[in-house]
Amino acid sequence: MNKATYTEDVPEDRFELLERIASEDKPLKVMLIGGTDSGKTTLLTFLANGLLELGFRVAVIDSDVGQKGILPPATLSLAFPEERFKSLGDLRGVAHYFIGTTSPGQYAGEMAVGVRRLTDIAINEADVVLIDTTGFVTGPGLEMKRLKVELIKPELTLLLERTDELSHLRKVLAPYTEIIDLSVSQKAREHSQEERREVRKEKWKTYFSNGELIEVDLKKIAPTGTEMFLGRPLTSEEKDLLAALFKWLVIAGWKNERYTVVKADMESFPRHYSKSVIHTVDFEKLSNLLVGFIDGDGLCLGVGIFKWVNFSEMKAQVLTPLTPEELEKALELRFGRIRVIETGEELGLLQRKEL
Ligand SMILES: Nc1ncnc2c1ncn2[C@@H]1O[C@H](COP(=O)(O)OP(=O)(O)OP(=O)(O)O)[C@@H](O)[C@H]1O
Repeated sequence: MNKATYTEDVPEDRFELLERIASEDKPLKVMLIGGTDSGKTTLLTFLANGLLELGFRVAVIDSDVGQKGILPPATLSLAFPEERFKSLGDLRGVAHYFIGTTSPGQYAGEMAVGVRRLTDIAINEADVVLIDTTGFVTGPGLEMKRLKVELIKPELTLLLERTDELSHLRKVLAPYTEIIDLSVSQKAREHSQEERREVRKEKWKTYFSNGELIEVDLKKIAPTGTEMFLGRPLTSEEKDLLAALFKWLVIAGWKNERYTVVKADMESFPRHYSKSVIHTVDFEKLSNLLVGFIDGDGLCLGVGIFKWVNFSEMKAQVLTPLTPEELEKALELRFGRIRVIETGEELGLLQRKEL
């Protein structure tokens, strides 16, 4: 299931836009920005197909991490479509950058770096690089758009606006790019949170349909994106003391800048301790957590679902569709912040600071 599909039933100015893009000097970077359901992906699909038809080499960067078309979800992906396609879901990504959540508000750095990394790859191969973005355009979303545009410097930025909700963003972006204002198509349809979740559910399910449970040796594939595993392991005296003081089942712990303790609460009562001294991770939140397999170049080979961990042996069980050959290239297992099961149900998001 994909929300946006190819259509030529688009406002007249989209045909003029296609001509304009075709006539510009190449290579050309074009970023699409607009609120949710403003028609960014539909426009991108229209432009990509039109440019392919005209004989241009096209790259598509899908950074709409909340509603990804190209698999896997919760990453940024680069694809080079070679023939006409109906929706982004038909494209196979050739490079990915791990974000680890579908709600990237706390990941402005990763989002900007990821889009830049993929753009650097794309620009060597394509005449036109089309960059789709999230519909997150207000508050921290506005800053995220600025960072992306500042770092990528797209020659053209297409701003899809219903009324004048993007006037502040337009001012903020203007120094870095030429902005083309476009109205939202009358045909654009808003989707409820429930419909969006359903689309994502199908995507997760498809991605994990060939998933297998594998054992990951965390001594060889470094766990990252978390304070867990950093510093020296706690002694049994330290664990016993923490267990007695806070009525925790202490599953694992390390001493680095502060104590990081993986625990389960044995009793429910308010506990008072300084977060700058003790950082706690709830053991139950680790199960079904999304993780990314990262290669030596910082790119994401694919994602997996963290199912179980044996801290003393440094072994984890992860469900992933990656093949043994692909897994051989993994140097890092990066922790994400969404819990999801292979049938596609999302169990919840974690705050960045929770791990
Ligand atoms: N020109 C059009 N003709 C028919 N349907 C359209 C057109 N433009 C957009 N739509 C429909 O409107 C909905 C939203 O469009 P689309 O998914 O392209 O928006 P988006 O801005 O990429 O969304 P988001 O980033 O919030 O996921 C889709 O169901 C899409 O099919």
